[in-house]
Amino acid sequence: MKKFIPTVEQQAVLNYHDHMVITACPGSGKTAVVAEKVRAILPLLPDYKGVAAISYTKKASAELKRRCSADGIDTKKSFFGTIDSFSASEIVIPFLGHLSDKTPQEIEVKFFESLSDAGKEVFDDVSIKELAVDDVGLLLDRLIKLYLGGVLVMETIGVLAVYILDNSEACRRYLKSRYSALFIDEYQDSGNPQHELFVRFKSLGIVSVAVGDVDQSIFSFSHRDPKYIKALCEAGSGYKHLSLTINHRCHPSIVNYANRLLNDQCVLLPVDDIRVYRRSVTGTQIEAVQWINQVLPDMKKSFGVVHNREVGILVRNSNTAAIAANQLTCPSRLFGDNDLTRTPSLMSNFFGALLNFRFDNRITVQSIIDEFLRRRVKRDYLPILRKSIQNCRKCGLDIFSEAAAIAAENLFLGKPAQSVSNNLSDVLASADDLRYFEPIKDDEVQVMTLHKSKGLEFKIVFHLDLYDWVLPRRVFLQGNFDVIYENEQECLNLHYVGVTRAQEACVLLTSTRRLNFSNENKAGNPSQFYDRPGLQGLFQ
Ligand SMILES: Nc1ncnc2c1ncn2[C@@H]1O[C@H](COP(=O)(O)OP(=O)(O)OP(=O)(O)O)[C@@H](O)[C@H]1O
Repeated sequence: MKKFIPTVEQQAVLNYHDHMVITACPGSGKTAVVAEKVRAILPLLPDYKGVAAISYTKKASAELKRRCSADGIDTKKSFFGTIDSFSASEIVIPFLGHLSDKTPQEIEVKFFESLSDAGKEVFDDVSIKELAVDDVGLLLDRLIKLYLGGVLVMETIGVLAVYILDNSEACRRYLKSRYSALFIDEYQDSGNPQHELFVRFKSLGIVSVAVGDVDQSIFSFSHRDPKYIKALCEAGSGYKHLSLTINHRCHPSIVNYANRLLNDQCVLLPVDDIRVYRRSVTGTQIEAVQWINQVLPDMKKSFGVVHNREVGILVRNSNTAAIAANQLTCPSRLFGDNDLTRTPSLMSNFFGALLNFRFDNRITVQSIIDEFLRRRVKRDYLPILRKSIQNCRKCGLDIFSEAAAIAAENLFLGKPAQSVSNNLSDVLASADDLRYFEPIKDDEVQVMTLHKSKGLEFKIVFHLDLYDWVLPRRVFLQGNFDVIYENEQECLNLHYVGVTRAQEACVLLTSTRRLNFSNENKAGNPSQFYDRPGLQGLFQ
């Protein structure tokens, strides 16, 4: 990592200590700046107080926490995690009982999809994926009934958190006494409940900082919307708007190409060489990946890349990801999904964290406790808890399930649901699934979807799937031959995210044919994004 010496605009963010919204282009050092801000705040706080730092993924939060904790900064009283885990563990689980005068012994956080038929019927008259804060009034009695039966539905956590904040003085007092500041990253991918929660923190007097980039909004399919960050940026919103506009990550020729994707008139940076390449291979994605096998050693040499893990193969579709993982002749790591990640819940996340812990000696027992323990325990209980977590590293893999269940009972005071235990057993039975939880090895090329690549960086990026129909995705209408895109802007953002993951070189790779989801061999015409104005001369 390059040494962090703040630029003028980064320093302006560091110098401002009140509510703000930071719009930050790719590679502009927002993670670095947020970490510096947190590190400046924490030593000034009394020992019972911290900050809440919300990231979009667990991986991003682990990275932010690592940076904030460097040089002995104490982050114990701070929260690092996703908005769902914050809302569940800091607001809904501790305070929903206040609205019903009762608290169940055990709580399991479940996704709607994993509810029984009777559980699903509870939501018959609402769209569970699009719940807004105003829907809670209608649902409250039903949600409390489910809660008293030990179930919290993941999709309702955001709206419940806002409702509780509005209706529980105890919750407001707790948050005010516990947190001095709230940071939310990737704000362009906020949904309605997260935005409503964020604006309420300001009225609690908790310094609120939103960070994001409209041009990197790529999750509208899960009802996220850049309109919320745009609203914060408007004059009179009550949030100071500061910008980070310098991309420190990518070679200037990559910055030029990426910026021209969004604005064909933008001023270009001076460059000595062009590091964006367009290549087309005869054949399908299979031949395209075989071509990568051929060129990779020379490219690594040319761009001073020592380890394969500094190379990313980014794809739009999971079938291309599977082809890449199969065809690469060097070791690789496919960041796909498995039974634990496909049905996330507090317990699945905990089991995933125990597997990470097992395979990565750098992860400490304390970090697991910090992440998952959200209740007070007596001091003499801690050694028992620690030992049960430690055992998940020491035990044989054949008895990992039992060890994990004991750790879960010690931590949550409740047995894991059978469905989550079954998912863990399925993962343990598959060598490929298990590898997902091991730390990446130096010799492994990383293969993932463009969506999963957000926030990451690689020395060399191979960007695949740049085909007509695929990126931008087109809608097929029987008998209609017009070109209709599903969501052209968001597809463009996805392409922009992919290109801006590259530090030294970005290869845009197509082939004359393409295999679709059903493995049918189709024409592989290049993406319409190749024809955007302003790109001539910016690639070779
Ligand atoms: N002031 C700076 N001087 C030198 N390098 C910097 C500076 N700020 C950031 N960087 C480097 O730029 C790269 C991108 O920084 P960082 O990961 O914090 O960006 P980001 O804004 O979070 O990116 P993205 O939104 O694309 O995920 C990192 O390698 C970081 O070390």
